[in-house]
Amino acid sequence: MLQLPEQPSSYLRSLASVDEAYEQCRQLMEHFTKSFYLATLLFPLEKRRAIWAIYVWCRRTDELVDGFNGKQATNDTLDQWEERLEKIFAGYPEDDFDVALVDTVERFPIEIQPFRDMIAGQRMDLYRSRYETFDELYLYCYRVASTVGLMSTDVMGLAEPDTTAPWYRPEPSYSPLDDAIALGVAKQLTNILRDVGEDARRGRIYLPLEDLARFNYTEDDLMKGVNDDRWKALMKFQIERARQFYAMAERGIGSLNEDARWPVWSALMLYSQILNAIENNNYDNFNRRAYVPGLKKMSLLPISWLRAKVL
Ligand SMILES: CC(C)=CCC/C(C)=C/CC/C(C)=C/CC/C(C)=C/[C@@H]1[C@@H](COP(=O)(O)OP(=O)(O)O)[C@]1(C)CC/C=C(\C)CC/C=C(\C)CCC=C(C)C
Ligand SMILES: [Mn+2]
Repeated sequence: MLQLPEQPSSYLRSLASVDEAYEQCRQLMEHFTKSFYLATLLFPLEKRRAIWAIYVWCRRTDELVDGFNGKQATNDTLDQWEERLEKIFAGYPEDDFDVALVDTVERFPIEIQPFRDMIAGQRMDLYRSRYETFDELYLYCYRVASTVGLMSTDVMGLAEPDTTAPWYRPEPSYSPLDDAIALGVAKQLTNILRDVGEDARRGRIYLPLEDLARFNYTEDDLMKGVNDDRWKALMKFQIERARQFYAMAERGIGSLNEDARWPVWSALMLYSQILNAIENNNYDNFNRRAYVPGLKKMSLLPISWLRAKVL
C-alpha cells in the first residue's frame, strides 16, 4: 500500500511548482476548448487559474470513460479516481495537475460533493446508453454538467445582496445555485444536440425516448440519420427546451461577484450560439458539426460585457 508522507509539502518536491502546475492546466484547457478558455481569460488571475485546474480535473474525469481507453473503464476505475479525489481534498497531490487543484481547494471554499457527483455521472455512461424520460436525462445532465456550475460558483463567489436598498425584498425560496445548475443543464443539452450523430455511431442515444415517440421518430431512424420533418420538429422542441434553461440561468448571473459576470455571460452566449448554428445547418447534426466561428465569438465579447454591466 502507498505510504503517504506526513506533510504534503515534502511530497510536493518531486512534483511541479504551483505556478508550473497551473501553466500545465492552462495549456491543456487551451488545447481542448477554445470557447471556455476564451471566457476564462476574462476572470482575474486567481479565479482564472482555479477554473483551469477544475477544468482539467473535469476533462480527465470525462476522458476516463469517454477517452481513448474508455472502453476498458469499470466501476473500479472510477472508485480509484474517487479515492484520488479525496486525497486531493486532503492536500495530497499525485501528479502535477493535482498540484494545481490542491492549491485551488485550499484557496477557495470548494465543496467536494459536486466532484463526487460528476464521477457518479460518468458511472452512468458505463452502463447506460438510453434515457426513457427527460427526468432521467436531467439527472445525468446535473451530474456531468451542473456540477461544473456548482464548482465554478464556489470559485467565483456570490455578491452580497444590496440590503440597504429600500425596495430590496429577498425571495425566500430563491437561490442563485439553481441558476448555476440550469446553465449546466442548458450546456449539456446543447452538447447532446450537437453530438447526436457522433453519439449514435457509438450506440448512444441521449435524447429521451419519450420525446422520440412524441414526434413518431424511431431509434432506427436516428441510427440511420434520417433528417425529415419529424426530426426537424423533434429538434425544434429540444432547442426550445435548452433555451428555456439558458433563460433561467441568465437571472442568476447578477447574483455572482462582479468580476465573474462578464466571463459567465460570455460563456452562456457562446454556448447558446451553438443552437443557432444547428438551426442554420438545417438541423443536419448527423453530418455537420455545429460550431461558432471565431469572428462571431469575438463579436460576442462586447455584448456580453455590456450585459454584465447592465443586467
Ligand atoms: C449563477 C450562475 C448562472 C452561475 C454560472 C455557473 C456556470 C459557470 C455554469 C456553467 C457550467 C458549465 C461550463 C458546464 C459545462 C458542462 C460540460 C461541458 C460537461 C461535459 C460533460 C460530458 O459531455 P460529453 O461527453 O458529451 O462532452 P465531450 O464531447 O466529451 O466534450 C463534460 C465533458 C464533463 C466535463 C466538463 C468539462 C470538461 C468542462 C468544465 C468546464 C469548466 C470548469 C469551465 C467553466 C467555465 C466558466 C466560464 C466558469
Ligand atoms: Mn466526453
